[in-house]
Amino acid sequence: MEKIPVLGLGTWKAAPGEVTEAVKVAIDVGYRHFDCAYLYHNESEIGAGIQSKIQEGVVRREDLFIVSKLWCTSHKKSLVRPACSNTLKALKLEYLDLYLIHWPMGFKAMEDLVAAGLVKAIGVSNFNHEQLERLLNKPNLRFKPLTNQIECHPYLNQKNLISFCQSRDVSVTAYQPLGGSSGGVDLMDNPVIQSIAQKHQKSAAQILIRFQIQRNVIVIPKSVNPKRILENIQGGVFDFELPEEDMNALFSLDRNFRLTKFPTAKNHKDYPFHIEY
Ligand SMILES: NC(=O)C1=CN([C@@H]2O[C@H](COP(=O)(O)OP(=O)(O)OC[C@H]3O[C@@H](n4cnc5c(N)ncnc54)[C@H](OP(=O)(O)O)[C@@H]3O)[C@@H](O)[C@H]2O)C=CC1
Ligand SMILES: O=C1CO[C@H](CO)[C@@H](O)[C@@H]1O
Repeated sequence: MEKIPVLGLGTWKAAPGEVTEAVKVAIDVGYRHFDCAYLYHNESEIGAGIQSKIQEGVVRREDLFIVSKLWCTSHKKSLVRPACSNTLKALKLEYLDLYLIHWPMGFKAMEDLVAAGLVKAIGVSNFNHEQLERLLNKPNLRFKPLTNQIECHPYLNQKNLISFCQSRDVSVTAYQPLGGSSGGVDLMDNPVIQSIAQKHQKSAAQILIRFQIQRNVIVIPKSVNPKRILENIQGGVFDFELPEEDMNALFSLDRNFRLTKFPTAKNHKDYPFHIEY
């Protein structure tokens, strides 16, 4: 599967004891895209859920779009393939559909993974527009990044970075679309979002998901709760339209509020958040 399905299941903080079941429920209710990472320490349990649904015959491997991410300690060229192999082993897969550099730096060794058939596509995460531009302008670029996965929700709507990416034909994937989990922000209680939700008889989460889909942004809400896993894919996130006035009201909530700042890396030369976008 080459195109990234517009809605995926996030898995950060999905506890190893819960995530196998969550993945199984998600596949049953129609999720085909799963957002994973070495950093999340649950790839093995996610793999168990995927494997079980493949064995049951509910899905085939080629129906799924599995994403993982290379962590910062493995950027050195010689460490990239072992890191990818470890992730594949944990997920019990022969290939990934997409492998992202979790945070900026290094790309050449990622291209080799595509050539070796270990991953179908590569992409980036947390890249600012200058970093992405630099990458796209590399003279010998063999494989273009398929997506830039970035934090995105109404308090950080990323208008400029999204239009930059889309103008360069790089898709955007929105992480923390619901405002993140514990330690996140109570976006779903915002009165503007609540009133839009009430008007359309949707939940606040469905409004936040629809907001991204309507901007042609891929969205990966995380849940391990069966009711919420279903809520996030059904209830009209695909078949209703937010009118322009509601989209504008959601855009007006922007306050440049970033949840994921990775402060320990802020003095790194490639720290992405020192420029506006
Ligand atoms: N590339 C990167 O650097 C990053 C990538 N990510 C990716 O993005 C994904 C999504 O971001 P994440 O930080 O998880 O935050 P989200 O914005 O997806 O919010 C997840 C939280 O919302 C709750 N929730 C889910 N659905 C609903 C609902 N319908 N109603 C009410 N509450 C709900 C979840 O709880 P419950 O599970 O109990 O339902 C959880 O506490 C991550 O899981 C990860 O895969 C995240 C951060 C950084
Ligand atoms: O995906 C992620 C989950 O959270 C981590 C800790 O804040 C982030 O660094 C990372 O980008």
